[in-house]
Amino acid sequence: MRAHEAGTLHADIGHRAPPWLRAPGNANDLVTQLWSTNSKKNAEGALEVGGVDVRDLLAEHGSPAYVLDEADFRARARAFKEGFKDFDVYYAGKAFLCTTVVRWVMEEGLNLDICSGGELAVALRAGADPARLGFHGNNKSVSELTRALEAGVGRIIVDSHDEISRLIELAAERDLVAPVMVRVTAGVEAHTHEYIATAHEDQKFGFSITSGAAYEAVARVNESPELRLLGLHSHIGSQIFDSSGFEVAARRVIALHARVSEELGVDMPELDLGGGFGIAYTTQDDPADPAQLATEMGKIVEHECRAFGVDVPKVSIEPGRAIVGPAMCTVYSVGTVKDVALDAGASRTYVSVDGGMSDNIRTALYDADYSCTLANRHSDAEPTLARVVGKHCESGDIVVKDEFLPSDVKPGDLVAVPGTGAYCRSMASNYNHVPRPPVIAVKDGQTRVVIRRETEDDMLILDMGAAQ
Ligand SMILES: Cc1ncc(COP(=O)(O)O)c(C=O)c1O
Ligand SMILES: N[C@@H](CCCC[NH3+])C(=O)O
Repeated sequence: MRAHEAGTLHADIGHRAPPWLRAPGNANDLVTQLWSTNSKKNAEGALEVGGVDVRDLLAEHGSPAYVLDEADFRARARAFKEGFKDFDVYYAGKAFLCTTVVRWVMEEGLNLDICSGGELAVALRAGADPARLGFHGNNKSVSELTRALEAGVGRIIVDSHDEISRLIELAAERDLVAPVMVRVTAGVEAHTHEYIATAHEDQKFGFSITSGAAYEAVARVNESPELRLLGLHSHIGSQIFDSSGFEVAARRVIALHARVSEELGVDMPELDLGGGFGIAYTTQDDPADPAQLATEMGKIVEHECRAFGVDVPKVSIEPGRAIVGPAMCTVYSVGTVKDVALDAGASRTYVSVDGGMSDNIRTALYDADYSCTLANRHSDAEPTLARVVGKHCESGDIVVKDEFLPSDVKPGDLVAVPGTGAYCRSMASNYNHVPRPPVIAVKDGQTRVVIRRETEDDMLILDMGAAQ
């Protein structure tokens, strides 16, 4: 039974929805701030991205698919580059990386943050200038560090004494000097999910400023002739809106920068304040404009440097999500629709799509909120509170926890989820041997496959018993 008749919607299920979720006046409309700039509903009510009707896109490339709005990606990259004009901007490749994106990033004048040998391989294959790469990670292997050194990576951000020892040895063997930044922990409780906050003390990244470990690590790097000390690096976490976390971290990091100048007599030329700028997944999220962020962060750095009487270093930042997150959406096909009875006579409509936690783990992992829209047609049906779920063998396999969809949503319909550019394809898995969807770039009415769909053969090729 479809429970939600016109007029009874709120009485029946309003209490089931999160308090911020409102039944839309028209469930067909896009909530534009959640979608890439070149997304709209066309006259038939179908979603168009970059001038491409997603019905045509799926007919050609199959379902589900990630749809990447190239012009939107480039515009966001450019907004950071132009907003932070006195800074260096490193796009954080962990959010989403492929050779095409590396080329866009380089063409737009950004640098690239990588954090594994695999990401290094993608960057080099795309022809990135190694000097424009920053290499992160709390457990870089000997082979990863060797490749980075030999390729001439511009900065290696060290995260432990073991890594410093490893790097000294590798650089000495090759008669090279490794360019190093020291990852420090500013002791800030960033207002975000615990698993994506990185500046509190009790977590794996960085050397603590408070305990003195950061100063000791900097001193060690400074006195090692095999290493060239570039500066300090602080990253407080991800999906952060409250700029006070950045402010407090910047103050603490600059205080350490000044102490190093005073006590060790070294003016470190660089300072990296990391990424973490939040995006809108729902109407509750209110992201700041890059230019405004740049002004605020620039002021803090200048003010603190002046207060300590040190020269302002070259500052860099590392946005990932804020560039690629809104530029992509995922389009799924609906397979089944089921009303599940809840207590007090309410019910919830479960809409199962042909993907799920294998292409977007964020809802299961961080309890993340997403939104969605019916993407293939206009509907005059009353909106109903729906939960969009995947096809995996987990009850936690939820893509969108709560959203109003037209109550006539049915098998064969398309549902599109905005804001899936960051940490969705890059964290995708083959759980249940479900092949990962392709990434299709769209621009000016044209599609271009930037990552093709995975096939069953791709998965079976790793299975050494499969060929028998
Ligand atoms: C060191 C570092 N830099 C940059 C980023 C990018 O963060 P975001 O995608 O939130 O901008 C991360 C991820 O949190 C990170 O760990
Ligand atoms: N993967 C996280 C962000 C952390 C990224 C890197 N330190 C997310 O999806 O929100």
